[in-house]
Parts: sequence; C-alpha cells; structure tokens
Amino acid sequence: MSKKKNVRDTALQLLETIEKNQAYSNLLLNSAIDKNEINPIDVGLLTELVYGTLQRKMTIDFYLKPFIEKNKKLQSWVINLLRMTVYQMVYLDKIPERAAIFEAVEIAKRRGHKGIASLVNGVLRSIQRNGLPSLDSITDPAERISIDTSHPMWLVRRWVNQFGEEKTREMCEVNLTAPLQTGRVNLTRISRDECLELLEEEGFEVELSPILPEAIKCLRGNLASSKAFKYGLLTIQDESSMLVAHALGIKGEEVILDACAAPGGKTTHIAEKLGNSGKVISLDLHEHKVKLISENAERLGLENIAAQKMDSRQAADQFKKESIDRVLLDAPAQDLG
Ligand SMILES: C[S@@+](CC[C@H](N)C(=O)[O-])C[C@H]1O[C@@H](n2cnc3c(N)ncnc32)[C@H](O)[C@@H]1O
Repeated sequence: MSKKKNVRDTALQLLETIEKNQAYSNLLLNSAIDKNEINPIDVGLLTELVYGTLQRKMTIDFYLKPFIEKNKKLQSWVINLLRMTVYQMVYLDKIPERAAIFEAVEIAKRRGHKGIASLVNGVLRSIQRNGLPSLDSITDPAERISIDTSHPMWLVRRWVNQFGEEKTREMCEVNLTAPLQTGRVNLTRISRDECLELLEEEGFEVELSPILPEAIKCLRGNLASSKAFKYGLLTIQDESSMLVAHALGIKGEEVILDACAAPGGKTTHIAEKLGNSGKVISLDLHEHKVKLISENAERLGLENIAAQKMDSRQAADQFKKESIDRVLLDAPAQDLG
C-alpha cells in the first residue's frame, strides 16, 4: 500500500497551487482526495484547512501583519503555512494551539531549513503570547467589515452604499456559513425523482429543492463521489447559479454565447435546458480552462456545446456572421477591461 501524505503538507501544497495558478480550489481538492493521497479519515480536516484558510485570508493576514512586518521577504509557502496555522489557532476548537504550532514547525523543518523553522516557531509563539491585534483599531467601518469577514473592499463599499452597514455585515456573515451542497440533475438523461432514488440507494441523504425543478439538496455525503455524478446524471452547482440559466428565458433551439464560461457550470446547464439541441458557444481565455468545459460536456453527454479559447472582447468581431440569440457574461468587470 502506498504511504499516505501528511494532511497539513497536502493542504499547504494545495494552498500554494491555488495561489500561484489560480486553479479552482474544489477541483484541486477533489483530485487530491480522488488520488487517495491522504488517509480517508483526514478528508474532513483537509477540506476544512484549505477552504477555511482561503475563506478567512484577509482576516488572518490582518492578524499576522504585526508579527511578520520585519520579515519582508518571506517565501509564499511560509506565509501560507503561517496562514493555515493561524486559521487552526483562531477558528478550530478541536485542535490544541500547541499541536497546530508543532505541526507547522515540523513542516517548516521538512520544507525549509532550521532558520525558517525557528522563524515560524517564533512568529506563532509570539501570537500565542501577545494575542491577536484587535479589529477595533480599524476606524473605517466598511474596511472593518471587509477585514473582519474577509470580503473584498470594493464589494463591501458597494453594499454599504446600497444596503447600509448593518445589512452588509449580516450578508457577509451569512456568506461565511457553509451552504448545503446542491446538485443539478441532468434532465436530458434522467428525471429528478429517478436520480434521487439512485442517490438514496448509494446511501446519500438527499431531498428535492423547493426552488428549482432540476435541483436537489444533499444533507449527507459528497455528491462528487456519487455514481450519478460519475455517469453524467448530475452537476454540483448552487441554486443561485442555476437561476442564471432560468433568467435567460431560453425558448427552443437557440444559439447562446457564454462569453466567460469555464469550468462550464452555466454552459452545461444552458445546454441541458436547450435539450441537447441549439448551440452554446463557450469561450474562455485559458486553454486549460476550456478543457474543463469540454470534459464536463462529455461527462454529461451534451453535444450542443462548442468550447473554444478566445478573449470574449474579440467575440463581437469573430461571431459577426453567426446569429446569436442571447449572451451571458459571467466574469468580474476588472477581467473584461
Ligand atoms: C466566474 S468564472 C465563470 C464561471 C462559469 N460561468 C460557470 O458557471 O462555471 C469567470 C471565467 O471567465 C474567464 N475570463 C475572464 N476574462 C475573460 C475574457 N476576457 N474572455 C474570456 N474569458 C474570460 C476566466 O478565465 C474564468 O474562467
């Protein structure tokens, strides 16, 4: 039997890859779990360490700042190791602080040299000794909400203008709670009731969503490991994301341009709603991401998706002659210039 990797080493490696390649965290995490790299009993902890550290990054960086200020040139893996350890110290009750610090120092010894291990030890011990800096020192209320809930400043400012401080804080806090996993049944291949039955036979606890006719909620189990997922009967997607294809108001055999499409959640939904007819032209800037769209289309047995690498800012010229019925543009404004 192959030797399993240490769960914190794996979490750190994933955090590094996500930061450097801007890879999708869920795909990386699922692939590490699928490759059976870590002990099955550590899957929960791995998920918690990766998602938790990413989710609280801005708050953790605020906590770390005074302790690492004088070490200007820290390598990125050291910063991620410190982040992941502070995450455990602040947010996880079940892991004693000394255990989290011990593990971090061991990783630093394995990956770096003695000097780095003692720096990591020093930073973490002084956090333990001196306590965390107070968020009350941030005087601007929007900035305080942004740091406290790890939401981008531009978004918090926009929400504060629209909804006021109190509502914005509530919205940000709700955003930090773990949602139930939801799945979208591929109605071109199976009915929702049949899919539910299959999942229940496999031991999943699932129920129909009251919001959308193709959605199911998963109360126990990870749908990504189900046979229904593997055989293309199901996609994992939030109900809010599913609403987009409904909002498009697709009628019959249309041609739809999904201008920023990877990994293809909405593209494949639109293709399903077209009943595998019409066409979805799915663009993305990056070749490796276009591949994800094609893989998803193949898994779901959808033949009406044309995925290609293209900057959507050139799409108007490229598709002049094609009659396009609707366009979906799903990317942050700053990506589109
Ligand atoms: C939020 S994701 C889209 C998610 C997708 N709609 C889904 O439901 O799965 C944004 C995508 O837009 C792509 N993107 C950003 N700027 C782009 C551009 N100018 N042209 C094409 N794709 C772009 C990014 O590479 C990224 O994969």
